[in-house]
Amino acid sequence: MSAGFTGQVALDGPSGTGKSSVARAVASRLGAAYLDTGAMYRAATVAVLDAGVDPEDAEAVAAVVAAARIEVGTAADTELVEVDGVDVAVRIRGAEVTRAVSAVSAVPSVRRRLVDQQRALVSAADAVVVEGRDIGTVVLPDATLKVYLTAAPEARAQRRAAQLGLTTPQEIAELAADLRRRDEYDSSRADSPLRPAEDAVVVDSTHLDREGVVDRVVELALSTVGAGT
Ligand SMILES: Nc1ncnc2c1ncn2[C@@H]1O[C@H](COP(=O)(O)OP(=O)(O)O)[C@@H](O)[C@H]1O
Ligand SMILES: Nc1ccn([C@@H]2O[C@H](COP(=O)(O)OP(=O)(O)O)[C@@H](O)[C@H]2O)c(=O)n1
Repeated sequence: MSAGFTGQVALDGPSGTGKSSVARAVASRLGAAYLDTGAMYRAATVAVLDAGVDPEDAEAVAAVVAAARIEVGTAADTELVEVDGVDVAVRIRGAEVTRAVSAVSAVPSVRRRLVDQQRALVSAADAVVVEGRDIGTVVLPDATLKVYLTAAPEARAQRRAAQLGLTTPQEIAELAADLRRRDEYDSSRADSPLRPAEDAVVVDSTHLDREGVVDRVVELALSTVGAGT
């Protein structure tokens, strides 16, 4: 149902803070389109793995991604992710892709290509919620609202473990280590590192449930209506 919001909500933050689930719910509540930019970097990673290329070989990665057709949907209630016409929506969430995605997404030409595509998708919508790592800083520096989601590392690891059905202490420890590694990789890369935009509202979800975060972001988005921003 449309609530009168027009413009762009940029939702950034590290893994397991609730970006995807919150962004989808906010988009539904606002009657807005939804773009998961992480799914695009994950799809690019599928192309790299299928080509048998080392994800750390930036030149080879750039060539594979330049030639791949990556398509994502922008509806909040469905997940469409394709590489060269093949549905990869399930595969992109697998461990192999998760391990390799930060290296692929650190390659500048990969970012340029996907950022161009993201801006084109966004410009087709009157209202859109876009989630990722560099939306407020690079992709949409003039977004109507920028939110940076954070949560304590333990909470993030627990949430991700529950989502993936991991239960043993060893599995959870491995997952927490993987999150740390990816945070470090994403925050320290030269091109578009993960960080809050200066004008982002930081929302800490450690002690908020998902609905609490959704309410807060919707409230912030609606406060921009008629404010001339
Ligand atoms: N505030 C919250 N409290 C508890 N669990 C949450 C919260 N927000 C999201 N989750 C759950 O945590 C998991 C990871 O959320 P997700 O949206 O995939 O995060 P991200 O996109 O930031 O990696 C999901 O199972 C989701 O339902
Ligand atoms: N705008 C974005 C979105 C994702 N990414 C990269 O893609 C990876 C996967 O993003 P994601 O949003 O699917 O990750 P999760 O938070 O769901 O684990 C991140 O770890 C980043 O390396 C990026 O570089 N820039």
